[in-house]
Amino acid sequence: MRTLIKHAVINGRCQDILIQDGQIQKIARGIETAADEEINAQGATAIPGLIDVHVHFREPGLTYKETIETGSHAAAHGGFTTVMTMPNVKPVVDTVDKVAAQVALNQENSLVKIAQYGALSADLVGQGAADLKAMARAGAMAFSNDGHGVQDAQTMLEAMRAAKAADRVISAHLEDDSLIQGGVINAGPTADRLGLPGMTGLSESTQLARDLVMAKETGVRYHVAHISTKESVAQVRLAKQMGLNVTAEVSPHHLFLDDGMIESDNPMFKMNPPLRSKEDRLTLIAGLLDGTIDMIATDHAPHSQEEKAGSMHDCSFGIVGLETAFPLVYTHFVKSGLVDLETALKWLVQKPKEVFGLENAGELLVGDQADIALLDLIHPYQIDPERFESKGKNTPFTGQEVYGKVLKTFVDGNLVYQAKKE
Ligand SMILES: NC(=O)N[C@@H](CC(=O)O)C(=O)O
Ligand SMILES: [Zn+2]
Ligand SMILES: [Zn+2]
Repeated sequence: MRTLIKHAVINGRCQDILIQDGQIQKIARGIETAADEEINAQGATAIPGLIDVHVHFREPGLTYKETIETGSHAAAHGGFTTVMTMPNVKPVVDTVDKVAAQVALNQENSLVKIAQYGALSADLVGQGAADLKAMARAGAMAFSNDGHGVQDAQTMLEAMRAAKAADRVISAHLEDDSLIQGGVINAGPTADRLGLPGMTGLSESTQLARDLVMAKETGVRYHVAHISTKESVAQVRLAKQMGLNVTAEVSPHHLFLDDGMIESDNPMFKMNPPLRSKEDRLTLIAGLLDGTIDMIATDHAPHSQEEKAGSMHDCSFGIVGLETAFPLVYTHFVKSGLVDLETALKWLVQKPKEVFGLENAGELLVGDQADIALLDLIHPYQIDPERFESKGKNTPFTGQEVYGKVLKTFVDGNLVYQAKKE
């Protein structure tokens, strides 16, 4: 099977892309050859398919929120061709059998490539590490108890030793339950004004401090999920200077929103970790720019309409991200002139691939798998959750004008998303 994409823009130059059996065979101007399929990109910008190392698809067990199929459609719509799915489904992916079953289920139902996380401990809360070595052999690409902090240091230590032996990354959701005190948003003037219980960043940064000491001791590849505070950024910076094997991801919402922007008691602004202060947010941006934070990951967390209704006091934590991430990053960081597109793609493709060892993901280079997104970077549009492929419509970005619309997405040379004609 040969596919020829004509008239795409790559790094500012007009190029054609020839795909043979799922791989990129040639990138050049004016390729003239017979192909089974020819696609005229009409000057759309071609980028490597994006990689999201932190998403929640809710199958099995919570499929009213999302299925692997709907989640993978959301990914394709967002320009993502590889995602890493968290194990907090029902039942939790915490044994070798469940990893094997989940990998098969992903394979059967997904349009995009999925790398699966296994849990660090039974049901995300058990004492003592799960059998990481066996789960890694069964196909777990990395490990995390995302949704819960590991409360017990001994459990984290055992998990780190096992992950080190299996040469897999641990992604840590940092949250010391004893410091949460029923908080639903960041402690501070906004929580006070809205009369909502607040939580400070100490629950994150204190657990990070504990983990970094043990990461040094064990030599594990340790990754901070959804980093949110300036204290955490400072610690990761220091750990890197000390030569630890530490990486971090930040979500678009922690980069582009802070608690000062929460006007009312609105469930769409509730997530874990919460939106922090403006000072935290600016420190996250600085950390991304200086390489302390390695990558951007969405923490795509779909919930039903009922679960995201009423007051922040009672609603679920989490927002969707796959279908807004690229346009938000492009609009706020690239279009604004802060960084070039290449730098944004370092955070959305190269670093995720490198840190998690996702060798199967293509980078738009000759010989790579043809994982490609075609973008309209010229025309603005408004974010409208009704247009999401995800079952989750829970986003705080509704109505925002953005650039960076995804027109087409290819996985291994197969067209998996195509924008509808306006
Ligand atoms: N981020 C969230 O607020 N929610 C996530 C869990 C998590 O990422 O901790 C979820 O699974 O819904
Ligand atoms: Zn989490
Ligand atoms: Zn998460």
